[in-house]
Amino acid sequence: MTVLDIVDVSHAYGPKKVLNHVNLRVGAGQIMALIGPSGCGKSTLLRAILGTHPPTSGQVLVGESEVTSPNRDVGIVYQHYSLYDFLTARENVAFGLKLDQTSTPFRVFNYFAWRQLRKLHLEQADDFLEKVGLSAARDLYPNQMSGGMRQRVAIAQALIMQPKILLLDEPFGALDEAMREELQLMLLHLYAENVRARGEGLVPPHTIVMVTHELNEALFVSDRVVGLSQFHEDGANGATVVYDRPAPIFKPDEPKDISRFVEQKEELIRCIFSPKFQRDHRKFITFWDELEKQQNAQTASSS
Ligand SMILES: Nc1ncnc2c1ncn2[C@@H]1O[C@H](COP(=O)(O)OP(=O)(O)OP(=O)(O)O)[C@@H](O)[C@H]1O
Repeated sequence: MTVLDIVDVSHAYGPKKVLNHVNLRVGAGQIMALIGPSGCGKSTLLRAILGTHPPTSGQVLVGESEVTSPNRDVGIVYQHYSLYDFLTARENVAFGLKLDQTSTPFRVFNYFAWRQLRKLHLEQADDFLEKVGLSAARDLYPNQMSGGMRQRVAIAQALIMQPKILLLDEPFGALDEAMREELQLMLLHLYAENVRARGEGLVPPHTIVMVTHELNEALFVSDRVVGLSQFHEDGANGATVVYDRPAPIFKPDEPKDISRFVEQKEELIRCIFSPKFQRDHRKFITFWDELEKQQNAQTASSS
């Protein structure tokens, strides 16, 4: 099931062309890492998906609808957390539901109904805090939490609104190595939840596109890696997709075995930075073919 369809998207800021005919389809439950040299247009692509900067040409579809402005189908978490300092973790997570489902007059004039709803929102917030491994911190205020914990609350805050797709723009960029690892583990847990849902015949709940500069992180936490680069075969300016392949899948309790992705990391670096490889870039856009092969092999082995 397709959640996001980027169809022939180009974008320019004035005369400066940044994206050049980007095509990308993302399926439900994929955790896709978006990688590319600094300034190549990754954030511009995220903004087009978010709807704050619709593309100059082409279309972005989330579900069946074209994205033309920010809407609740698309959530985003940035590098720097944006929590309310005067609310606890669970109140921060429940805040979006409060704004979405009630108004000030409702809360004043239907006090008892509001209290019931408030209780429900806080219970839902607890469920989402559990998903990001923060049950024990639900009553802490942001200034009582580490940077990694705050970022996990921000992710729970986005997830509770149940967006069709969640964008993470360098979400762990401001964190030290130990905290990054905590958050990487949290993403592996979300992916495991997708796998469980698929196994039960349900639509996997978390579809994520994450921009990161860290190639190890991209390959470790995602199931798909997309590389964007300035590609000039026909003399045009602007970035396009030069790499799109499955990433190795890790389970949360598995050690981070870097040797499993050393080769792929080198391939990715060459594709993104080397014009020689970019000339041949279609060779590395094989995600959907490889996925089909994997699925056929699984079906064959289980029958
Ligand atoms: N609002 C804007 N107006 C004009 N130029 C812009 C604007 N936003 C971005 N740019 C330019 O577009 C290009 C792509 O920027 P973008 O932020 O999308 O790249 P990026 O790949 O996310 O970069 P980084 O990895 O450094 O965050 C850059 O050259 C940038 O200077």
